[in-house]
Amino acid sequence: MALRTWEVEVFNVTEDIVCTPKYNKKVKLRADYDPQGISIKLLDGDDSHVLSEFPISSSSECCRVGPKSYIFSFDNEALLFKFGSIEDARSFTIAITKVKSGKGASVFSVRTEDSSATQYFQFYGYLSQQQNMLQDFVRTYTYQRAILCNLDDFKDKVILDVGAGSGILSFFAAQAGAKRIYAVEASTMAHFAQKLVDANNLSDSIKVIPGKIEEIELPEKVDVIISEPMGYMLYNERMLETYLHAKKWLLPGGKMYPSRGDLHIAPFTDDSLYMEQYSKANFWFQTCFHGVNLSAIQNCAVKEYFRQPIVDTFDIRICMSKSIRHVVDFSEAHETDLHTIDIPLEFHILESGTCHGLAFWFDVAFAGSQQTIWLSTGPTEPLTHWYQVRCLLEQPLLLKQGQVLTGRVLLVANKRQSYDVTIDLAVEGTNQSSKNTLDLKNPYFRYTGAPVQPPPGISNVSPSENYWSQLDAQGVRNAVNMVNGMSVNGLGEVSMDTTQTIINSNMMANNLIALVDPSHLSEPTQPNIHPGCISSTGRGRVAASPTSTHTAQLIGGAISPSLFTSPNPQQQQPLVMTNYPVSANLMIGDYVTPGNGVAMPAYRQ
Ligand SMILES: C[S@@+](CC[C@H](N)C(=O)[O-])C[C@H]1O[C@@H](n2cnc3c(N)ncnc32)[C@H](O)[C@@H]1O
Repeated sequence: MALRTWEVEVFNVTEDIVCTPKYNKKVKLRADYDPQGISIKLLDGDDSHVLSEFPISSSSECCRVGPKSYIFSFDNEALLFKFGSIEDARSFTIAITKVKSGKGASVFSVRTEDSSATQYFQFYGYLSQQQNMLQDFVRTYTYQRAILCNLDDFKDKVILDVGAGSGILSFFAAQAGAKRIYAVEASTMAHFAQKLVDANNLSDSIKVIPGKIEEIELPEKVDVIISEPMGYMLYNERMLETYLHAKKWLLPGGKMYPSRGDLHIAPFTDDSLYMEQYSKANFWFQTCFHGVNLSAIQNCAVKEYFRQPIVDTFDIRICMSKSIRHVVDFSEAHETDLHTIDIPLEFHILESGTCHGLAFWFDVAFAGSQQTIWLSTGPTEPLTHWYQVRCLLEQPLLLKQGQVLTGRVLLVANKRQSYDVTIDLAVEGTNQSSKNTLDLKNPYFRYTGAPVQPPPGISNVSPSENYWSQLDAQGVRNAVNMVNGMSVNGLGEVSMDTTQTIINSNMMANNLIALVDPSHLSEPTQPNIHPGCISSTGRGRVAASPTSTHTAQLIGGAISPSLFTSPNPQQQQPLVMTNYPVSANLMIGDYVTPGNGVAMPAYRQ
């Protein structure tokens, strides 16, 4: 995975320009890809021991000295490397000059601030963050299904996995019989992906390439590009541009997995969300906070809270009209199409009420040769780690059934790998309008695991009467008999809440692989789970506390059924925590502290 290795003598250079040997022997100098530039390692002759390591970026102080040497100045020392030949010194100089001058400036580095890229790839360098995505069962299983249900697209084909992370999609492509897979990953996760490839004996078919798609070279063009580049509201992270950029490596007629992305937008009503955001800013209304009058900036606080998109889930019935769909065809679109996205809106209002803003979710499709498979993050579907996103209006709009709400959503890409989102709405035939610009990089993560509430005022029958009649009907069902240890109700139905087998995620995944290779058929000894007791969507009958274990497991939709129970309570698997619990007040674009204490923004929860 090293870019290149040279043999050098290393000298310390004093202030008086006196050179003294640092190691008294020749050592190896190895240059590796690093998300910020190049990482230099000095190694003992047999490569087993790292003597010293330092990163080289565009701000490093260094230059060539004479035909065979190169000098680096650090805060506390200056090091001179003497190469064995002029040719070696020249090739090293070329590699360093590329980083220094930004000559290697790629589409990615031009559109991204250094600080944003550093934080971003640090985030994805954590195994815990990759685990979070892998454990989103809806996401991971749907990708596996999309690939294994379309064997014709993968068997004996050359594949490019864009942003491979742990390499999971490359492994799925290998399961589908791909001939060769290039797994390109820009974060340090590439090292772990390589370890997994080696340990799974797939190094002949999966080639891990550390680096950014915009900067690496491939030895050949590919038949299919696979990737999971979707962020919050589909576009956050600007990784879709990387995905589209990768098409420079796609053979004519090649396939994109996923092939299209649909952003859905609908006006919504939610008084409690609106009041919640507004009241937070009321803190600044205080005129005597420890003797200080804060009220001069209360309106700035309101603006700040309303600039935050809300990430959580909701009952679809808060939507006041059908959603509008904005489609991106990944086979046709160019990366520059995503720099400014202007979506015209026209909603026909189905229910009178107060419109507090626009709700967003997305679906992607894998249009394979054999089957089209959809992955949805919609509010009517099982929850995923993308949740849904809502953008509030500071000035809500009063809408009547039958009115037409028009306007636009304008997404303008920024150098922080995100978008400034402007929502602009007007009620046709009135002088009511409202506009707000939000910062998608700094959303407010509001999901607690609590079940979603239907909006008030939607009952057309007496809810109390309804409840008792349901209970009466239940009475028939609850005339319980026990048959062979299983409860059978008065209607002869077998209860799902027993310890009978149901489904297990690994079993499902293995049975999918067995389509290709029957030796993977799951043994009946797999641990079982109860689909009946806990909703795998995070919306079920779960305690609302964000610190409760169940909730912690469910948040994120991450929601691998195998985390749940095994048939024998004595042998229950330990409850594996995902990255949660999260505080209800956690801001994801801001800073969270992963287990190791490093503060960084969270791109996905
Ligand atoms: C959402 S994760 C998906 C990881 C993996 N494919 C999966 O499905 O679990 C996106 C990955 O793409 C990588 N990535 C983002 N931009 C990239 C770029 N320009 N070049 C290469 N990798 C990139 C990130 O470091 C991250 O590991």
